[in-house]
Amino acid sequence: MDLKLSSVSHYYGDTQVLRDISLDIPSGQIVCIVGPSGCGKSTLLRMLGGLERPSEGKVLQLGDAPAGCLNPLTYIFQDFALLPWRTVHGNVALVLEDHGLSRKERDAIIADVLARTKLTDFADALPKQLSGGMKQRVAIARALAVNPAVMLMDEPLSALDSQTRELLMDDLVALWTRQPFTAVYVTHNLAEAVRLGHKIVVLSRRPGKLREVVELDMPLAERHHGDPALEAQQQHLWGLMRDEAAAADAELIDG
Ligand SMILES: Nc1ncnc2c1ncn2[C@@H]1O[C@H](COP(=O)(O)OP(=O)(O)OP(=O)(O)O)[C@@H](O)[C@H]1O
Repeated sequence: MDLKLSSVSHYYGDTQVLRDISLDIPSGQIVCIVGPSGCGKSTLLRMLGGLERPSEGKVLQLGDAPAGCLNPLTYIFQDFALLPWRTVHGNVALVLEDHGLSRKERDAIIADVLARTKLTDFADALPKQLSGGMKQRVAIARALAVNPAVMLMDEPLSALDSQTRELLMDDLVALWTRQPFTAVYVTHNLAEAVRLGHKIVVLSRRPGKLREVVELDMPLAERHHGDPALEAQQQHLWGLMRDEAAAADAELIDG
């Protein structure tokens, strides 16, 4: 299933937050969205997920969800959103309830996603026993369990320290390389965008408009921290964003 935004604009009251955004999210790709604070990145993600309707324009879902998909659009948040009283296994099991699956089918899915996220040995642990990076791996396992058409990721690594972020980026690349998934990935972090994005969408400051869409051809598995080609892309992105980010920052302070 592909997602498509067609001339999307959005207002909150009199304030326009998004202006005339048209964008394709092709199946099997990770599309990163970057832009200064308050430019409407999370709003755009909520529209893709159907949580909000745009004031103008359309959000289209084209084609069928993958076989065995229990929930076509699944979120992953910065704060993990795990239930503290449920184990790792129990947190993943939650999203498989009410789908008419047998216990055997449920357990097979849970075993698969825990193996893919390297959590098999932690199935019985509670969230409070886990590091931040492991908690986010549980959230990723939970998202994968429903075999979504598109994962909507809102700053998924920004609550983590830089080493953990690096490790989780490696994990996401390994997961995608073994079995490509489709994701829209909102981030402030340009290093994450150039490591994970097949396409990087740069928004201007509010009202967010499409500033540029950068396509990166280098296979994800070949992208490494400090790679000169990626650093150059990151510089290019920063060049696009610097003035906008400074202006957005000044606006927040004034406002
Ligand atoms: N439900 C709402 N009602 C009114 N205004 C809102 C609502 N949600 C967001 N906004 C405003 O819309 C603008 C865009 O918000 P949004 O969270 O989408 O931006 P963002 O780019 O994700 O921001 P950040 O980078 O700071 O997370 C901001 O000015 C925000 O205050």
